[in-house]
Amino acid sequence: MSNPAQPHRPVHREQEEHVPNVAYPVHDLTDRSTVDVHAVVEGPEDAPVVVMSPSLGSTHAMWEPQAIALRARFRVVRYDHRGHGRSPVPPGPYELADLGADVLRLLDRLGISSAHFCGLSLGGMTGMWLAAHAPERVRRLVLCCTSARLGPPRFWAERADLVRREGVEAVADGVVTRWFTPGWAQAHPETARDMRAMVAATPAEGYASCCNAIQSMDLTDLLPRIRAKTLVIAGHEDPSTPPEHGRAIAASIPNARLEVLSPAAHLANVEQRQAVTALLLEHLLDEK
Ligand SMILES: O=C(O)CC1=CCC(=O)O1
Repeated sequence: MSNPAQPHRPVHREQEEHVPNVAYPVHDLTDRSTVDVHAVVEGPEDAPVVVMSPSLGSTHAMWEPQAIALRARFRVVRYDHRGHGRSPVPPGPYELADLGADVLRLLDRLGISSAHFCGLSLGGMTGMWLAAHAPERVRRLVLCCTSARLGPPRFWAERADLVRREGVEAVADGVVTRWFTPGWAQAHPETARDMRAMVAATPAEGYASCCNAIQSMDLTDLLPRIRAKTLVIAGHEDPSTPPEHGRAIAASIPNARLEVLSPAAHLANVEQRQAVTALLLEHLLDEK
């Protein structure tokens, strides 16, 4: 029976036949107020495109260890989420759909019809949303250290409130503690210090509004719709999105596999830079 509270949206017969029952509304992207996010584009103009999406509190720079290797063979597009780095900071709270619609606007702006998408944590959440809502724009998908539902929502509401009150500085030490295993952070104090500075430099309203996007996010029912061949990477020692989260994602996306790296905490692409780069190259180059 139709729900009078929901606007009517025509459903194509083909969608009805192939899309499993999903209780999640398909967003009308035209009702989203998108922004032009800051992006860095490198690599040969005619090469296949890889879009790289960062974590909460990071800029596009967090993908540098992989971009160095990928840009010889791919057109690499790295960007800053809204509210982060050099991207605009529209007033929040944001929803994950806002972050996904910003990427669609970026692809349109760059004239890219479809691309591989590689995201870590908040970037991975954005990737799952995109691959489910705009499957024709996503070729291969890589989801690093991420989650389809990262509760409890109250936790994210409290972090957002704290950051709005006291600034990102108030959470920066805790965030970086979860990004690296203690041994790695001790052995690489300069990198850990630089990453902390990157977190602390995030605009408070942007950081808090992205916490709100995670607070209201539940992608679990969407995962069976994803058609892109997917590589899920988890850090064995990740306290933020432990391997069970990656395992659940890989079990729900029809064409997905999981790799668990150790030792690695939340920013596995930094701590295990060579392993993550090798996995990305293998997954993206083997496009059959
Ligand atoms: O900051 C954290 O606790 C870890 C995290 C969750 C989403 C994200 O991007 O980072």
